[in-house]
Amino acid sequence: MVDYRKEGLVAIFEVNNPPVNSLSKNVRQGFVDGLSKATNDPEVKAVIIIGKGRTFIAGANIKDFGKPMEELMSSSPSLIDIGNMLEESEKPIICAIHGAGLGGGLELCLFSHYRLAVKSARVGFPEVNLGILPAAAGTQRLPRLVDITVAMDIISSGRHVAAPEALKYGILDQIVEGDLLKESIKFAHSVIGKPLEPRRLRNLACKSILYCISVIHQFCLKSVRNAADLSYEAGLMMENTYFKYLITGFQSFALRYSFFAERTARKWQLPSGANAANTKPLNVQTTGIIGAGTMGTGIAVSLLRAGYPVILVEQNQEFLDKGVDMIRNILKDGVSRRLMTEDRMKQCLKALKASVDLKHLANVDLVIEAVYENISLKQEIFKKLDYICKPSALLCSNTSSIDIDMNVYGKETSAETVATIMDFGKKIGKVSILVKSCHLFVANRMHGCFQTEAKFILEEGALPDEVDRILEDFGMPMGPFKVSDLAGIDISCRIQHEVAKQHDIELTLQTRFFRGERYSSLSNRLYELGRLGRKTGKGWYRYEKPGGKNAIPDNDIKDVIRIHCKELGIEQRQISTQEILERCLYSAINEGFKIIEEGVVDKPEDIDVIWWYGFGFPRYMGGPMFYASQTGLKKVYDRVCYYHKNFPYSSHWVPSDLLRRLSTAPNPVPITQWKTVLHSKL
Ligand SMILES: CC(C)(COP(=O)(O)OP(=O)(O)OC[C@H]1O[C@@H](n2cnc3c(N)ncnc32)[C@H](O)[C@@H]1OP(=O)(O)O)[C@@H](O)C(=O)NCCC(=O)NCCSC(=O)C[C@@H](O)CCCCCCCCCCCCC(=O)O
Ligand SMILES: NC(=O)c1ccc[n+]([C@@H]2O[C@H](COP(=O)([O-])OP(=O)(O)OC[C@H]3O[C@@H](n4cnc5c(N)ncnc54)[C@H](O)[C@@H]3O)[C@@H](O)[C@H]2O)c1
Repeated sequence: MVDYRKEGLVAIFEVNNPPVNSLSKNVRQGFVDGLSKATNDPEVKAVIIIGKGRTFIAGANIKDFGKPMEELMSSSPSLIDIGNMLEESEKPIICAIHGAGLGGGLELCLFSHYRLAVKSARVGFPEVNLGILPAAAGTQRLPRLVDITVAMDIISSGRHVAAPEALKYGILDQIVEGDLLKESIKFAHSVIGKPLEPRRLRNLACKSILYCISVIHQFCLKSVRNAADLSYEAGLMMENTYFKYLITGFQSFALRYSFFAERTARKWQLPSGANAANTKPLNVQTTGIIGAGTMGTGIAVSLLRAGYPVILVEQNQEFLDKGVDMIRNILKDGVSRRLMTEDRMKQCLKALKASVDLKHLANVDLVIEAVYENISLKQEIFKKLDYICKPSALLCSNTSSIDIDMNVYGKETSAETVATIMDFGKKIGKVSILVKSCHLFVANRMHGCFQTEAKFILEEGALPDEVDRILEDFGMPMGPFKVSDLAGIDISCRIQHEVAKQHDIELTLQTRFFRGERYSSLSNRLYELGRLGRKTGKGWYRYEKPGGKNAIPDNDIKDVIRIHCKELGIEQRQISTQEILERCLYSAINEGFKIIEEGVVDKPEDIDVIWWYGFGFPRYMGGPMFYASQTGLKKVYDRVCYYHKNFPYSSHWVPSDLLRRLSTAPNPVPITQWKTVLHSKL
């Protein structure tokens, strides 16, 4: 809907389509109706377009893009129709932007004659994040308004451009202080009667393109280049052709799923009925961190950057100094990469207090424990915190594998605590996903299957760089062995030994089974050889120096694997790309179905979001659960059964019952409805 009203000489179109004023059909029709009224009213001399509520216009309604192509293309009036009407209007059209003017929202602005915004507003073309391009003339108009390299950057990065930067480029005509509508009305009066021809972007020529030919390779860039090479009409036609091609492709489909999955995942709920909408978070103002190792220092930097004061506690002065140095270096690096100013860095360091005494945490609102992965050490620390911290303090743990029910959403966790932690995560720039406690939690439990299979595959004949290449070709940013070298082989070995200790078992290089499960001691072998990964310059790969970043395939590792397999009597063979991919991905996916079945996560989208942020799973593949849904659950289930038959000593191949039931459904069950099958007779 578009609410129409008049203030003197000015007609005001207030877009009113909560929550974000997307350009649904009724909004587009509202523009046509409003324009007809304004054009036919002799009293009206100018038009202001403004958004009601939290934002200007967030673009086309993304849900529309799921419709069949014919329906989509014939949906009238189109954005381009409206845009043309705005541009041709003989009365000046002024867009008044607050919140966000994105995608189709910005395209409407580019058809209008003037653009004003409040300082906090953002504009941009995030279409690439949905696997499409701005196809309501965005690629043709922006390069007529701004330098072509700027247009290419904005269109191909999808980034939100803050109003002051947009003003600098000329996308905005003015930043408004004070009341946006009042100031826009004043502005409208100042332009009434001025010639509109120079304000019509279609008439402007695109700036020179010679120096950026080498980067024109993707559709967005091709389309922007058309703005320079072709007439406006021909460029527009090509833009529409690219759009039709992209919108029907898998990547755009997966990216649109990802957009909504991320928003669905934020909406946590508890069996009690408490949820994100009805539970108020507590106000966290002060924080403490115990342990200044890899995780503790990283967390400290996130909290400091978000503006929280931090008290950092270590076991002794030497470790504390090392931790503070590490934090200082990370922040300095941020300054040299222009992610923060020198002043901001100084403020952050001022907000950091360091201590070797837990008692300094007496008054903090929230404590994050990040000491070694050792259950008795963690228990001892929490016992002390119970006495030291104030009763309302939130006690949080950063553990990879220890099942401490109270530290994630567990039996004793209150809704208020959940709300506070979810909110806190957002405030420190993280994406928080609510999961119940289970062994290894969701990320490590699923990724563990993936990593374990990758190691078994090495024992059976493949090499680390071969497995990594196949998974990187699939879209993972780093293969499992590069990840292992980066994290440190000692870390996973220590975790394995800690888990074994909890069961009174000692792991040796000869161990082939652990609690009835196939086990690979290959990484322990590397550990004993001092090949701990990047930090020692050798791991699954070799590096140019300890701490180096270039992973170089290493012949020595072939010998390590060969000796390992000979000693343990493991036969080696040729393994196909398909098998490598399936064993890594399907083992994790099967575990994902068990995680949903057990109610550890509320919905499959939660798992997909965890994989993008936790492991860099490509968003354009949608996430492992979405990937499974697109591969076909029958196919996934059959292959899981096949591997279960071949590898009976790996429980991660025991087929999930939910997967079995979904795979036998007469019609594919959409991912958003998998949960309903849990309680059905299927
Ligand atoms: C705007 C935001 C920055 C706000 O963030 P915030 O954190 O405040 O809120 P949320 O992200 O939680 O969002 C709240 C709520 O709103 C839903 N939502 C947000 N944006 C959209 C949207 N564009 N469409 C539908 N729904 C939206 C969101 O899902 C939440 O609801 P939920 O129930 O899930 O909680 C932030 O929201 C944001 O970044 N939004 C996305 C911005 C974006 O990506 N915009 C680009 C959209 S694509 C586009 O505009 C394409 C254009 O170039 C036009 C192309 C025309 C093609 C012509 C070819 C024929 C097609 C014909 C179809 C229609 C006719 C026509 O348009 O011509
Ligand atoms: N490294 C990772 O990628 C990763 C990822 C997720 C979770 N985790 C988990 O986070 C935790 C920390 O891991 P990390 O990699 O930072 O370990 P780390 O070995 O780098 O750091 C642990 C720090 O805790 C300190 N410490 C030990 N006992 C202490 C005590 N009594 N009081 C104060 N400080 C003490 C140590 O001196 C050390 O600096 C572990 O439980 C780990 O499983 C690690």
